Amino acid sequence: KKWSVVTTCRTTPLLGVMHFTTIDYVIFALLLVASMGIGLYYALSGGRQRTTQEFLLADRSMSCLPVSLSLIATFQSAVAIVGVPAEIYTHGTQYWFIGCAYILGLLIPAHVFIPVFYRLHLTSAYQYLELRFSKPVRICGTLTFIFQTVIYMGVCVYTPALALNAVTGFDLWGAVLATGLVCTLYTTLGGLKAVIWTDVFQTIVMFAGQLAVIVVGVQQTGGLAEVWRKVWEGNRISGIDLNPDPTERYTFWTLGVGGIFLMLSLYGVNQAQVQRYLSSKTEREAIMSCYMVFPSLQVALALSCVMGLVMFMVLYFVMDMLQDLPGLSGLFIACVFSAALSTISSAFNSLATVTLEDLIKPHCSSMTEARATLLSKGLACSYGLMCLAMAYLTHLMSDSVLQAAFKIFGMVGGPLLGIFCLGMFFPWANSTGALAGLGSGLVMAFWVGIGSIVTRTSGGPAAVSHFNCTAVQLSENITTAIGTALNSTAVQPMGLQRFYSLSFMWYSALSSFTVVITGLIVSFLTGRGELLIITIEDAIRSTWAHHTHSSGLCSLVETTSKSNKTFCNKNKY
Ligand SMILES: O=C(O)CCCC[C@@H]1SC[C@@H]2NC(=O)N[C@@H]21
Ligand code: NA
Repeated sequence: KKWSVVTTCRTTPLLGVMHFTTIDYVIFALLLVASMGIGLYYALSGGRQRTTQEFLLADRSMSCLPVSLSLIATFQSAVAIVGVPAEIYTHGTQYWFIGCAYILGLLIPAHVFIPVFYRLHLTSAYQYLELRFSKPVRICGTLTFIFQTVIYMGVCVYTPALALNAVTGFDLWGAVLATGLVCTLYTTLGGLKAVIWTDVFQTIVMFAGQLAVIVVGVQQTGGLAEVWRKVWEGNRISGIDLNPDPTERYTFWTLGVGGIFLMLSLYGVNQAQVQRYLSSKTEREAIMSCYMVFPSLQVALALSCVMGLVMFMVLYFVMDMLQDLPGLSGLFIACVFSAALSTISSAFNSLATVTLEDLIKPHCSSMTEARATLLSKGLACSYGLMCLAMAYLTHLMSDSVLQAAFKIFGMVGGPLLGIFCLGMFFPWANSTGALAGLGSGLVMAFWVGIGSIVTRTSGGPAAVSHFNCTAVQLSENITTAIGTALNSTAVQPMGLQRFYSLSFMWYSALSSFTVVITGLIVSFLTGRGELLIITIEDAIRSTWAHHTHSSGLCSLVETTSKSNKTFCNKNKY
């Protein structure tokens, strides 16, 4: 049976177009209507989104279950739903080892990052950078985050539309508009409460859709034993790969260790996740929500990987197999769009929060609560429209969507992780060092990232990703033929070429280390006089009245930083 591999197909679907039956459209429409309904409910209930505390932080009243599902939904977009099975198909099950990174990738956020952010009672994560370093560091951090998220949300709104278009012929830009507008509406109307509760609903749809496709897929392939035999014969199960070569795309090291830095940049310091921790009613609830992410994230990973095994190429197989089961393809597409909506809505809301909190409020502190809330709604709406423009940009530069998402996180999220670590773990780092560190981290990340795009290598020749973004119909033998050709021509790159072929899974680690090392060196060179000395107590007393006892925070920061000599005994930080 011919397998067709979709990397990025632009316009015409390749296989016979499987038309959506009406029930499929109904299910897809129900998803959008339900999401809108939740948005309207939170626009008209509670405080009716009249304060920024409610619109941006859900009144800091959330419990750990909805927060944990929302934490997962925020970074489980259509990219993972469609992209991970494609990676499993093209590179085997090595990717599954990223699950090992979830252990430290969630424990460190729970016990290091959450307490610091929560006890400082922040709204934006970047306020921490001003408290620890200076306002310029905060502004640079905010702008870096905005840059990362705007690009990422473009990928997230484009991917599901591309998938739908490739498989059902559904109009690409119609799907982009439908997703973008519905998402902008319910995020602008219902604020963080709506975003979190739609995330909960969409996560359930996401899991249901993946499970349904897998169950039917296994059934149609003749049962689990048959699937296992086919998968084993196709030697799709790759054992643990301990190859230390950093240019190897997926190994236990790039996934299990490099993946930790990726997780820390997302679940530790990314504004979208920090906002969810801050919306929790107590610090303990926030920590619990982080713990509850672990099992669900492992299930999500398992579902994506199993789908990659059972379906090979998810989309075609899905439509091929499900077309005689009306409603299931609609459920699967609803699953893909649930993944997209729950990620994009988090992006809009977190962008509005940091823009208001970090870029606007410091310059007009006299702004009334009503105006601030109205402004944050306007910001959420304008970021929504900007997302449509970014979808078009993604259309122009797409190759493997999962790789694109990981590169964005590595190139931009990595340096952000670096300055937060510089601030929290190195008390002698100063703001000059932080700025120099952030700059060098971004330069390093973009050097390797752009270099890999230009020379088309990052993590070894991808089996089937075609840069000229056409969808290629490959039969099994052609795939292996291309595979061997690539391997034979792929001479071991040397020097700079080898640097460009660094696996994108190492980008987060490389860029965050660059920030810390440069930040420390520049801090030492620029002396310590310039250290912006504020005590945590001052920061909290002057900015926020009610608060847990700062000595508690102080002792925490002491343990975090290990070197307590410059810490609390001088009561300086
Ligand atoms: O799905 C996306 O939009 C981005 C790809 C996944 C991001 C990372 S990978 C490790 C962690 N597990 C997830 O499900 N998401 C994050
Ligand atoms: Na999502």
